[in-house]
Amino acid sequence: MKVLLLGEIEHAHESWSSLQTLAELASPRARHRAEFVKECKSGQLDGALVIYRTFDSVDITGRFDEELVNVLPESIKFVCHNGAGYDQIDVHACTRRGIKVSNTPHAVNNSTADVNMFLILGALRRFNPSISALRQGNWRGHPPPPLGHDPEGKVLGILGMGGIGRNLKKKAEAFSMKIIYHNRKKLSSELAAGAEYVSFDELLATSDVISLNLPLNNDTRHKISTREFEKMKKGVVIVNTARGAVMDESALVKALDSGHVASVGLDVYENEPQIDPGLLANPHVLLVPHMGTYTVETQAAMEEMSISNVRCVLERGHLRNVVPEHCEL
Ligand SMILES: O=CC(=O)O
Repeated sequence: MKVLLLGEIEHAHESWSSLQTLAELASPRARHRAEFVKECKSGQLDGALVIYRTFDSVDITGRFDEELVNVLPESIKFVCHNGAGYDQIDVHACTRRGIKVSNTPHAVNNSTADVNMFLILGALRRFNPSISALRQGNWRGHPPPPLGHDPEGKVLGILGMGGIGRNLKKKAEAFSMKIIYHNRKKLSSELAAGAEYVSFDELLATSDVISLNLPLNNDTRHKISTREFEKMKKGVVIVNTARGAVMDESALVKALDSGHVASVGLDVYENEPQIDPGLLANPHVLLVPHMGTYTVETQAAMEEMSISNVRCVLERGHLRNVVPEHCEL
């Protein structure tokens, strides 16, 4: 039996090596997609049962889209993705090929919600223009920026109340924010823990701060665009630690330029690592380069979780956790 590693193990070296007693651990030679496709077709990777892949391995293979999924060796039955968001993988193409996919929910919740809170505070307090001015020797800037706002008493609308959304809720409550949320399904009262469920339109219309915490898929791409910005309060603050493409970036630039959106805090972008010049040029945009899970503890926990999925496949023939689309299969 073979396990195919796409990307690098950075932290959980012992756990990874311990798989050696169960299977051959192989890495492809390919350095880009065309080479990887060729290598798959050559039969050199045949016999591999499970793939462990990292977010950055997309630089080698490209997206796990239908084309790629269809050239994977016949023997591949499982893909263990090291990341919570799995929009790099066409899970429906995997379903058609009989391949099941795991991801790393839970492990990412704390660190991503921390960045989320950092962006909420930074954008509400409008720190960004002064941080830039200070480095240019201009103290707070000339003229100084508008006063910021306190989180206390503000309505935080969480769009997508999964693990990160619920973790954020707790953190935001410590800052005395009032939490409302919208989700595909209303949560049980135990999970909602006092957060008020509202319709999508009500969340847009009544939030002082909107946090995007929903996964990227065909239903959520550009979920927030011109029509949605128009429904928001003037002066709204928006933060996004989910995926850039859940928000239409060029519509966002316009909504910021018109002043309808007062400020934003972003960790994710539509075309990473490219950033829309309109966002770069606007001082009311606080930017972090996709660092939601960028901590030693979280990266290590994510690797351990992905490796434990590989181990479960090798020992028991199934994944420990599957993405929601594969739960019913
Ligand atoms: O972006 C990070 C993740 O999806 O885990």
